[in-house]
Amino acid sequence: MSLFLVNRYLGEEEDGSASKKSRSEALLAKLRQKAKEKQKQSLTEQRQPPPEEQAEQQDFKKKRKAEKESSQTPQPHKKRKSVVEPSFASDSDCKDEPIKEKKKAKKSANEKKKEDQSENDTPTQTTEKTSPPTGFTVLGGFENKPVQKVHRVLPQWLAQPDMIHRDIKSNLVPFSDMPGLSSHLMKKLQNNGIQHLFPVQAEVIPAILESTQQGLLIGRGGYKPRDICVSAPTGSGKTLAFVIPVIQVLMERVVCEVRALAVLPTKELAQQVCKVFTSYAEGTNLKVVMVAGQKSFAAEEASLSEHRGGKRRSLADIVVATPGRLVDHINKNSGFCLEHLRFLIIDEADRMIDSMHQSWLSQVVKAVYRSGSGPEAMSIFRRTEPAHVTAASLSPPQMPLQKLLFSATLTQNPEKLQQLGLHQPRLFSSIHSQSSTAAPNQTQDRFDFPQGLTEYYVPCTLSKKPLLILHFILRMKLSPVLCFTNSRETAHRLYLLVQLFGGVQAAEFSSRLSPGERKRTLKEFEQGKIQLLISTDAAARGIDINGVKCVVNYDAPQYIRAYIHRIGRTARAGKAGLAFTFLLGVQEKNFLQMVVEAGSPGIQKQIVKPENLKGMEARYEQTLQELANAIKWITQHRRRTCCYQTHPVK
Ligand SMILES: Nc1ncnc2c1ncn2[C@@H]1O[C@H](COP(=O)(O)OP(=O)(O)OP(=O)(O)O)[C@@H](O)[C@H]1O
Repeated sequence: MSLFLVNRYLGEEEDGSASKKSRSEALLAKLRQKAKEKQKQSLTEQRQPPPEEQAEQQDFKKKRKAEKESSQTPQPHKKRKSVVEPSFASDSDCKDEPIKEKKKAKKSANEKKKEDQSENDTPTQTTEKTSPPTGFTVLGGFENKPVQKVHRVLPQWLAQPDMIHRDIKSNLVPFSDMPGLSSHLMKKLQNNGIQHLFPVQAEVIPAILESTQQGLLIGRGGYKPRDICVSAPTGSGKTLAFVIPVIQVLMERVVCEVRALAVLPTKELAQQVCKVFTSYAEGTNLKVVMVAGQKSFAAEEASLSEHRGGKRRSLADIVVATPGRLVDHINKNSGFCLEHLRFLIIDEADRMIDSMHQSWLSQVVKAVYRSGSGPEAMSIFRRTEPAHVTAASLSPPQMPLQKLLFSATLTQNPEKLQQLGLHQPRLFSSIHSQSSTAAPNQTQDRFDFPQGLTEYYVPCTLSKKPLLILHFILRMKLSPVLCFTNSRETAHRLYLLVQLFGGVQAAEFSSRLSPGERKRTLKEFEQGKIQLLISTDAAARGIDINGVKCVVNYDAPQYIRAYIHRIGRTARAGKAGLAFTFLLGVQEKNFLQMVVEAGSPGIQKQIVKPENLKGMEARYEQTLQELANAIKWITQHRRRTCCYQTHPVK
């Protein structure tokens, strides 16, 4: 047993003679005593908080007491504060901070609060404004900071365009300053009455020619040429800015293939641009074809290509098209090939972006790169859609597709422009106020107005509008007038009224007319046979009619782009022109604000006195009566023909 005896230190023995048993008993008693003492101590600790907490509790009691006293006078926010503070005082975030300092901060904050309250009459405001510096992080408390406006930041190419002079007359450029133009083209220009180039032409033509200096296959330095966007006022000569360089580049071609495609929103515009291309291509081998639905599909098919000896042969170098008809040819005409396309011209580009839902552009791009997806993919003539530039992608070089965009109201919205898939675009613009950050109060795009244009608005009532237009032509001798209405019904009614009134050669222009009738009407208007052409927005864009002295907005346009294009039918090619807008009282404020924000140099008020209209009023009243009878007769007549058609006599 002694082997297993463990000797322990048992403390100092009081009695060395005490037996083993009594020793162990004494030890046990001692231990019990110690345990009791510890128990007691822990109990007292539980009941009594440590000195720091005691102090804090005292402070809290004092505060409650003070609150009770002050609760006799109502202080709404104080109660909220007192609830919030203790609950965050236990926040673990603030454990590191010495408690004494915290107390000091609390104390000084309370003192400050009291001072503030005594200074301010409105306690609610004071408690909200001066949040006491407690050092605690108050979760969920948001300061009332002023909201900062988000400024539109434009990409650099849009913010810093190549500038085009606004004033046409004082910035004419002689042909001799334009290297790279063939003698054929110069002669053609002179024959067409063009002695100098307009500023937009002087800037854009060299840029397009430069991109083809190394040939059609590669751009400057061997890279794909940059796409070009042009934003210049109405009537500034944008059409020749793309027609001349395209003819110049393609005139030396050997094989006939479609190398340039111009897309325009309407038949009339396609016709107009086709006419210019045809005029300048005359005397070269180049063939210009229009596909805008003026002819039957089969006739257009025959003009685009032919099959000889089992082989397809293109009959067009330059195609001018409207998007709908273009897509039809891409999908249904096997002889229509765009695999050699070098230039894609998008005129009235902002309008064409709006019609992008027709997916005409993606169909064109697919047709251009068709050869890269078929069995010819390995051929050196393959064309694959450009991706990243690598050494492999540059060899062998393949024909790039360069996009050329033109508009008087080109959008600056990068999101919209992105839909066009532009490659390193370069912008030519005449708008001086562009900056990388638009003005903070700028809510809409700003545009350039033609230099020779004078804008007026005429306050009027609805019933006086027809009299005013008659006054403009018969008394003020302002013909030829191009007058715009917001609907084809208004255009038709006004046309009937003017016809019945008499003394004015009038015509209407809207979708009520067939394409043939529209073409004839425009021709007669240009020839001066029509004094007043009443039109919907069908003639608002791009139409170039020589000698329009005056544009009248019979109905105020709803959108600024419509206004700019309408008034742009006058004051073209640096000439002078007048634009009048009839405004009802309710329209005045919003319309004038829209025009000023768009960058108009100034729109003046033109009042037509009622006594000036007096002389025409009796005849006008009579005409209104006649018009009512005429409309009644037309409706009855239509109903009768309708009955006859639906119930034919047996
Ligand atoms: N260098 C020039 N010298 C004289 N006349 C010119 C010159 N360039 C163009 N013109 C004439 O100016 C008129 C307007 O040109 P164009 O139709 O190209 O304008 P635009 O900028 O396309 O206008 P819009 O934006 O309204 O379509 C046309 O009649 C055209 O013949």
